[in-house]
Amino acid sequence: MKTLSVALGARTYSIQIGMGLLSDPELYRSYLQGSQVMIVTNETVAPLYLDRLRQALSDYRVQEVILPDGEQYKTLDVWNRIFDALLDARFGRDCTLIALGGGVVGDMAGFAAACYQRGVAFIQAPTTLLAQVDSSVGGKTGINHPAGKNMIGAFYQPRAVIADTATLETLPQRELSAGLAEVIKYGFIRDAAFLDWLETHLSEVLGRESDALSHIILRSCEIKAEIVAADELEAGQRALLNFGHTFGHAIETGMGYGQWLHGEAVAVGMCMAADLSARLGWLSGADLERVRRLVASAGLPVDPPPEVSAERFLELMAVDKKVLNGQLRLVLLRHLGKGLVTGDFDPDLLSATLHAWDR
Ligand SMILES: NC(=O)c1ccc[n+]([C@@H]2O[C@H](COP(=O)([O-])OP(=O)(O)OC[C@H]3O[C@@H](n4cnc5c(N)ncnc54)[C@H](O)[C@@H]3O)[C@@H](O)[C@H]2O)c1
Ligand SMILES: O=C(O)C(=O)C[C@@H](O)[C@H](O)[C@H](O)COP(=O)(O)O
Ligand SMILES: [Zn+2]
Repeated sequence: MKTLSVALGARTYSIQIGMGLLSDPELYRSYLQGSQVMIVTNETVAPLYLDRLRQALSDYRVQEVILPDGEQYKTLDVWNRIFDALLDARFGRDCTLIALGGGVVGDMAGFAAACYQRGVAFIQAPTTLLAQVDSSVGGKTGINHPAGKNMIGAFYQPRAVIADTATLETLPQRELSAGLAEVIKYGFIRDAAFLDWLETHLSEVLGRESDALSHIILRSCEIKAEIVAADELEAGQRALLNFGHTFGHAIETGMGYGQWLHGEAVAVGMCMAADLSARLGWLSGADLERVRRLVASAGLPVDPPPEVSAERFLELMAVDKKVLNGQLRLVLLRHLGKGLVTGDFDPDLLSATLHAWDR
């Protein structure tokens, strides 16, 4: 087992990464508050892993709420079912919520934990690659609105992240690739050596070799933990973690949630942001090609869907959370391995990027 820490003063918490952690009763004891535990999961993950977690928690009064599966259910109505379950069970302020699943379950459960009786304890037990490398860490929680991704939410940190890498064995290949988009993101914004490593070892990762998977989970969590510790509420550098997301969120919303996976939309978003970085003279043609090659080799799309026009992109991007004083800000690449957040670019260049794909 590997342990990392997200350093946030009194709210510092650990990320535990290893095979079989879900079934280890000792692991939960130090993080659980009171005797009441509500497991939030979904209809796909429950038959695979709910019993395992329930057994590890046999000393506690455990209830579960099983949500429908999919990004299209990350809504206010479905989120409310978590409160119905908590109130039906008469759970009090001393209960703990455990999110068992991918990023959708984690974001919704975390937001419910932030709001139930004004805040109860919360543990992340991520079961997708994307959740283990990104969404379970850092305390962004929330739900979607038809007008925009993650528009309603809160920053609310978990007490612990328990990432059982054995759960990745049942993950569909398309979901593994989606998780890789966020892994590659860390290389682009922060760590050129990690990019080199990914290019060399991608086949081991795609083949789910355990050393390769452990390495990418660990390195991704190290980078995310460092950024979150420095800027928990995204006043500055945390926005780098949004690389590819302004374009990507526009694709998810524009196509209707659930059509494109989050990681797929981010993958294309990173290619579009790289395209604009090249137009600004920051990336060479060869760099741009390298970005597209790595993304494609990870089994991810590199081109936006023709259904979302350039004009629609602009409309959707205008509600991005990084907009400041009405001005769009984007995460771009100064070079490979160094991201920057800027609103200082010629709008015609953005328009050129959006029109570069023939549709
Ligand atoms: N809070 C954050 O910082 C943050 C970061 C990145 C993404 N997100 C959010 O996370 C969501 C995407 O997360 P995701 O990619 O995990 O998607 P997801 O939660 O929809 O999970 C992907 C699919 O895998 C299934 N699944 C989960 N674990 C499994 C397992 N072990 N075996 C088999 N199937 C399994 C799920 O039921 C689902 O069908 C988006 O809503 C995105 O906005 C949040
Ligand atoms: O943790 C962060 O900060 C991120 O931006 C991580 C992203 O991968 C994630 O998709 C996040 O939910 C996007 O945040 P948002 O604030 O743009 O909704
Ligand atoms: Zn993301």
